[in-house]
Amino acid sequence: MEEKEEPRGLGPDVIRALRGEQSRAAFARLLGVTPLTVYRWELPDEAPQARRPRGRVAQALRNLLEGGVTPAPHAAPSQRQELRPEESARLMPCLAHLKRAEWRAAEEELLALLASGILRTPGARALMAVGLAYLQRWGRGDARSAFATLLPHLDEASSGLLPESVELQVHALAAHLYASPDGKLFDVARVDTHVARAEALLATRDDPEIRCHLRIAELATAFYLGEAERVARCTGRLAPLLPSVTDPVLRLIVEDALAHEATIRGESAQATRRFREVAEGAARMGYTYLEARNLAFLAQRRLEEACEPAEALQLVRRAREAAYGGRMVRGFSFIFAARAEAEALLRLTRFAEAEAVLDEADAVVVELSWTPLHLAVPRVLVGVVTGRYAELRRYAARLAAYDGPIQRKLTGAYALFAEGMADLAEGQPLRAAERLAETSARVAELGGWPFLRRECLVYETAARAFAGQLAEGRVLLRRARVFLERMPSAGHSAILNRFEGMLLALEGRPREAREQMEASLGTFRLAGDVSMALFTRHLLALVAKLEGDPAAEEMLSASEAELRRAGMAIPQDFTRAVTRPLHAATAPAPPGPLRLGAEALVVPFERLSVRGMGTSLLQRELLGVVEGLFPGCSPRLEELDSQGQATLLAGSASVPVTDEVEFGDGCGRRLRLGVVGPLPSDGRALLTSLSRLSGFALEVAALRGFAEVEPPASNVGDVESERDAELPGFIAASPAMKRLRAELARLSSSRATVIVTGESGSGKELVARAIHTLSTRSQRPYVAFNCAAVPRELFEGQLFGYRRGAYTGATTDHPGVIRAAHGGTLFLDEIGELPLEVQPKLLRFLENGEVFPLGEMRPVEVDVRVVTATHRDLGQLVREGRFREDLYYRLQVVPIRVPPLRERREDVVALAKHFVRMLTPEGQEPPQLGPDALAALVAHPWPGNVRELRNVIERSMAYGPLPAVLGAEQMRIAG
Ligand SMILES: Nc1ncnc2c1ncn2[C@@H]1O[C@H](COP(=O)(O)OP(=O)(O)OP(=O)(O)O)[C@@H](O)[C@H]1O
Repeated sequence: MEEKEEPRGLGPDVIRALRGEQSRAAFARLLGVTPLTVYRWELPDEAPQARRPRGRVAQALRNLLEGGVTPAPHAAPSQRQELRPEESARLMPCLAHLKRAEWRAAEEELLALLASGILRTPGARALMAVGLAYLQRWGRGDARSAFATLLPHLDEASSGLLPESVELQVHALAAHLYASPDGKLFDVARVDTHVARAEALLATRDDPEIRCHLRIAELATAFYLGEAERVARCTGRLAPLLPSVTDPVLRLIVEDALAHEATIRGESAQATRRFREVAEGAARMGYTYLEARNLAFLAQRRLEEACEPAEALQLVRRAREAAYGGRMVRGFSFIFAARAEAEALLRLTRFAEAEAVLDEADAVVVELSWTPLHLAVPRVLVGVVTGRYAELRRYAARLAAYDGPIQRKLTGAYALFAEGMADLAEGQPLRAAERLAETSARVAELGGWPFLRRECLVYETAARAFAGQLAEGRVLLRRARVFLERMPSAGHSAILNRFEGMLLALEGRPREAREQMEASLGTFRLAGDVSMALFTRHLLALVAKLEGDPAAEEMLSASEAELRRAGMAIPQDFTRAVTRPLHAATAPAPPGPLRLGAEALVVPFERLSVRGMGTSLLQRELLGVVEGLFPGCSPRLEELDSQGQATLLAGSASVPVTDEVEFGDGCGRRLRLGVVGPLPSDGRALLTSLSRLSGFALEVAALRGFAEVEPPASNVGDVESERDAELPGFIAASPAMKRLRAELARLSSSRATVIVTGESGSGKELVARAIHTLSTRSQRPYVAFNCAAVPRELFEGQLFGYRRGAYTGATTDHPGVIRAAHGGTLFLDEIGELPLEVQPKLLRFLENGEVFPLGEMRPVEVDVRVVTATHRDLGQLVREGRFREDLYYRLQVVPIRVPPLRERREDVVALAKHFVRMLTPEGQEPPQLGPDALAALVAHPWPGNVRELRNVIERSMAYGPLPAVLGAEQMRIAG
């Protein structure tokens, strides 16, 4: 870090002068060095232990020197001009908005203050600028505007004329801005300088929040330098400050920084949880910048946990909506959202779209003079998967040419990785292995950037296998597995299973090879990763060929055709590297119960023990495994409550089971795995083993926090009654409905498209209306349109409107329901019935906010928030080709599921009482519900949901004069 040479004005006297009255320890802390280092700087040249500062520290010292900053306050207190009382009185309330993420209010009030001419002292003006710049940086992610706002005050801060408290704020913000994700601003030496100046002032006053800002700036610097160890050091200094921070915005900013650090440390599960918590916390506060950022990071994390691509796309969509709503500039989180989106599209084999997304993000990268490394992995994968190797090489060259200040060395390592991947794809496995090994070594030198290290370990395993270096391949495989134990990722584990399959095949163990690859294929299929599943199937066909399977050629040509159809490259034939002859083909395993022995459990057990899977993925995996083991049987998984009541989690509940086993998930949940259909003799024993293993896997998933994206838990206690008043007639007694109602309230200021799903009669229309009532559009129209009720041929006109004479029978102009809802909310019920030919038009409207009425030449702009509902499985309609996939994703921005009434029995009595009250004629006393009636109501399964309940109550009150008590007899609930 420091050497004897290069004194350049930083000799012992200068250091001692700069240190002034401070202790060596305090001065060392300022500069991030040890007190011993400071002591050595102060030794005369001839002392053997003497050292001179160099590099970053020398630069920081020089900046201190040039800025005239001495550790003691540089202006006498008398020179500093304090704020006038009226200035403070006007400024403080504006600045308080910033702590609550009330950016618009803060902006308006600060600008009004500026225009009023009240602020006359330099301190007041500087503080106003700090406020504005803060909201630009932390409210909108716009570091450049923030910098322009703050710049005129930086010199004033150095001159020592501003009040100390204001000067501190200027330095803290300046440190942040120089630590911005923007290559034009990023400047480590300046960050250090401003941190040092602020620290000098903090020597005589305590301000935990400023201290916290300084630590965040340092952490960001470490991150953008790409130095993992420095990140860890800075986090160690930031985390202890969190308890003393009361400012809610700052708390979230710290949490966001800590979540990042958790990912870098490889604590991926913790990071997932943190990103989700920050996104939820930000959403609750209306802090869209952090909400958008964390949703984008969450999408990335969930992809690593092998979530379905649809889930990641939906998170990205939500991130974009939040960013749009918060008027954020495109920056770092835009790039991350794009990366997650591209990876999800890649898994769906939508390569052209993935590339378009990456191109757009790349444009932002260029605009920000930012490192392209964050887009490198999806870029490389697109190149490899689609076989466009020349482009891949050009991309590698672009990475290598990057010479900006941000993560420069790391970007160089990524360039090498890209070259290695191109070698691998082009059939030069030896060179690939060497390059990937060299990348690993460089990464280690840089402090071990874990993401790149993981890619290197996984793909070098493949390269060694392709090169026929089986022993080296095994070593790599072991190292990669150890790494994944620490930094779990279901996607990487599945890829590694595939590569292990290759190694096994080459080692002459084809059956085990097949099992590994089938396990890998199972994970990819389940996770909806179509492109990796296609690749894996091809490799399985190659293994079959190696085994001499007569059907292998047919399998190979089928998989090649599929790969071509998807626009993918045909993977290299790794079996060419076979070093010794294989035994004759193993006879195909006999079908039926005989196969069910220990051997048959290898693949299922592999599939259930993939590291990093989330709860619902595991549940589905369990059912997939059971289906595979017992052909012709259909499995189901249920959750049992303390009364033994079952709720279906997956599978079908219609028929009684043939056999079932119960098991726990180690975290308080009881589950039941049942099978319908003929079981082999040892079927029950197998079900028991599978369920036990799943129990452990679910426990790990729960403990590690691989949770799905669930609606935030409600914590709404005292605001409940307020909500009741806001939504009269909306009954929510169960925790599920309370949570749902709280979620609706959070959507109030958003324009995001909402899709409400749930069984018929569960209350979807009521939810749609509630979204409107709670929204800022409640004074504008609410228009409901039932897509199932309009004849096909009139559909388009009804929806988009028409001009008189546009078609026969159009005798007058018709605005269409979309325009009728202008400024308000349009509810499209039964959206699954939307005719296919109208779907592209609706999509265009959702994307652009424009409609083309029939017979109109120009589009009409409309501002409408769309809420849709369906009781059908739209995903299934997409698979059947009856619903467009793009529209499907566009509608899934905010999905809301209304649970069926049988899942929220706490609502039954509350709803029944509500309907009794509602249906009692005015002026009469509503009847009571007798105990037998209540028992009957609670016991009924309510297949027709709330509508059925309402009908039952209505019927019971329809005959004759109202009794004082309604009994079970009057209810006549259908059995
Ligand atoms: N939480 C609730 N509080 C009060 N009334 C409710 C609630 N949920 C549903 N209802 C009532 O139940 C009936 C059915 O609800 P709604 O029409 O919203 O169901 P839906 O899910 O849209 O049905 P469909 O799929 O058949 O269109 C309505 O009369 C509605 O007012």
